[in-house]
Amino acid sequence: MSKPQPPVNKNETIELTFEDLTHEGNGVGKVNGYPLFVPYALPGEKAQVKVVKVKKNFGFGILLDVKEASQERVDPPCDVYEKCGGCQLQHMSYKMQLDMKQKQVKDAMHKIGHLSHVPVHPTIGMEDPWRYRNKVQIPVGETEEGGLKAGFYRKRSHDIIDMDTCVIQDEHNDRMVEAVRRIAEKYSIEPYKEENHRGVLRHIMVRTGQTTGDIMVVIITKTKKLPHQEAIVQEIRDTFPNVKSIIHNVNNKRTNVIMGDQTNILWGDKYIVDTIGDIRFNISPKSFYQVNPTQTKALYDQALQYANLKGHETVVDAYCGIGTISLFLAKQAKKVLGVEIVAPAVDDAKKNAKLNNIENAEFYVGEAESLLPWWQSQGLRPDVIVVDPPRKGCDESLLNAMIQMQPEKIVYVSCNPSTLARDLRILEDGGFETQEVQPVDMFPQTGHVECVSHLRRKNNNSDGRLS
Ligand SMILES: C[S@@+](CC[C@H](N)C(=O)[O-])C[C@H]1O[C@@H](n2cnc3c(N)ncnc32)[C@H](O)[C@@H]1O
Repeated sequence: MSKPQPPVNKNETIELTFEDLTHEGNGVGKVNGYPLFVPYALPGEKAQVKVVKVKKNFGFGILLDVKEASQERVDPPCDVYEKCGGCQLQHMSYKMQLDMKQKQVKDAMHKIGHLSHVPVHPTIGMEDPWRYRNKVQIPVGETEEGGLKAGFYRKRSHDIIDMDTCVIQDEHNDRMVEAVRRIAEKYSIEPYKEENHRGVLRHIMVRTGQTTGDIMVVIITKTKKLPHQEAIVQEIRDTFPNVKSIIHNVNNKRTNVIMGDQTNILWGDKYIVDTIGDIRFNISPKSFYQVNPTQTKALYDQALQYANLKGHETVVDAYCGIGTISLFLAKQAKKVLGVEIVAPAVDDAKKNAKLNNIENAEFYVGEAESLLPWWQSQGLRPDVIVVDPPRKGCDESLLNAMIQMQPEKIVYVSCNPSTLARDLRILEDGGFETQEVQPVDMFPQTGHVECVSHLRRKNNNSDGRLS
């Protein structure tokens, strides 16, 4: 029997009514049951669509003209929204973004974790979901007139879009990038060219301490020397009297990794300071630090509430970075053991503990999936385990060690609902019960969502102790 042909052809223009959204925020419309995914279309809308890709079971289209708009459609404030790959949801009301993220988490719990009974709360959003990012890394290229341009890459390419502002960035970052671009142009600093690995200036990175106003700028070049270094530093200082740290980083490799191994402090401190709640953090150029500190506070408050510490507990914080969650936990626990794979981040975590006079937090360099099984074999039985892994989730050996350690509670922080649901299923099968999941909007205007979940060991008495 011959296979049924898709009911649309490539390059055909059709009228489509949209019923749903994908997790990335693309509209979904169906032609005789055949789904077409169309960026920037919203459920309830009717629109003219050009079919651009036809696969066996689904296709893709581009939105040509919205005939009947959804009430949730809003004008994106960014001039380059549809060219740049950074944001996906600026055309959607913020309320709809938050609902979409909650649904994304519920769907993952249901379809991947088979945990339909677990309450997934409404997403915690921001009062003002713009200009929240404290860090920007912008590539530099050449304009047609031979000047310098600085902007994000066009979607699915390495073409740089010349842009004046990014509406999700802290304004200081925007202004600093523009100032460094202008100063570098004045001193005829050549932009780096990926095609032939020639030139000088590759990226400009800016980080701002949102609560302190500290600014760090990192100028990343292919060359060992930054030409006109002294004059450039002086001009940056004159333009931004509150700059705290001016850094030069050398990256002479053919790579997509932004920073290289050699970092020179040109002027000022080697780190900036920011605070989350009442904890201060020293942040050096390469440290991982959450990009949305306002929502990080909301996320950590929720994690702390789920941990419900009384002061006698031993807590393990796996994937601890520079100790951000660990130091929050340490204030309310007997002892916290942090594990992190990146050695400089562990150095920062130790320094951050000292900076905050916290003496009951210890930090270890290593793979969480190796160190926790080792601790388990040595008899460590923490009361609470917190995990905050990268997108791929936890390794199975780590999950097994957690199950065998039998903590009363597990607090699982995740930036990927699919791997979260997969891992919760394994922990449920190992004797834990997921109590609730709280999505937090760390990245407004984008399709990403962060979650914090609360698990308890199943065979607890009402006082929380093992029977
Ligand atoms: C999502 S971040 C969380 C960091 C920290 N909890 C925070 O909130 O700032 C994940 C961290 O896991 C670290 N990491 C990645 N793989 C790891 C592994 N196998 N073992 C331990 N840490 C790892 C990364 O370097 C990164 O710092």
